[in-house]
Amino acid sequence: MTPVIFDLDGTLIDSAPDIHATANAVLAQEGLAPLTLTQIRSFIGNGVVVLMQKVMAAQGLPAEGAQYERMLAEFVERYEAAVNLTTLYPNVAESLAALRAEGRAIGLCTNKPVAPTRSVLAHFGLLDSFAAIVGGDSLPQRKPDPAPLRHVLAALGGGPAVYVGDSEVDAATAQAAALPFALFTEGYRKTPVDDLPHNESFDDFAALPGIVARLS
Ligand SMILES: O=C(O)COP(=O)(O)O
Ligand SMILES: [Mg+2]
Repeated sequence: MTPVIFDLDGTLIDSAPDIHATANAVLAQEGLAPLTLTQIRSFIGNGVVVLMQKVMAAQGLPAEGAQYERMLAEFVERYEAAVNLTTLYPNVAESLAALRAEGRAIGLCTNKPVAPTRSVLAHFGLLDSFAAIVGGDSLPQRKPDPAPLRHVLAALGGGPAVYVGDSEVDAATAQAAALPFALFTEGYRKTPVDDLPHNESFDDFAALPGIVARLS
């Protein structure tokens, strides 16, 4: 059976509220103004370093030097266990269970660092569902470089696979790795669905097993 590889933030989980709260706690500690959830959501997708660079830019501050380094380290430390405001999108657990019941291997390819990735999956009882996990700090390359996706695929045994994600970064990664791409439309993308390269799109995970069957 063809394996399925998932993105995490904005795809399986709505993590923006915890990322927002953590970023604002770091900003408050520095005596800086909070950012809105909409702003922070738009900063998610390229990993924690790019997120903090965008936070600094929104404050008119340089994304280098002692304050930036301190804020990045503080964010990483505080976010590692931040799961309380995060939710699974509807039907995610059921959809993963259905795909596994078909005998499909399931992998995860996220730009989120591995430590908070494992924490949040464990929080939702899903850590054991994934046969391979690559995070934003697992390899020298990050999505949209195809290397992380290829790495997960190789760990799942190679061959064809379906990639499922929510963003511009995921669409570009799937193209670069030449894998079919299923776009979840309710995540953090900034581009209209029609302008993002994808093979199928869906707004409810109940539809995913059927989509995977068509793309496999
Ligand atoms: O942490 C991020 O910026 C993005 O994470 P994702 O790759 O799971 O969407
Ligand atoms: Mg995402």
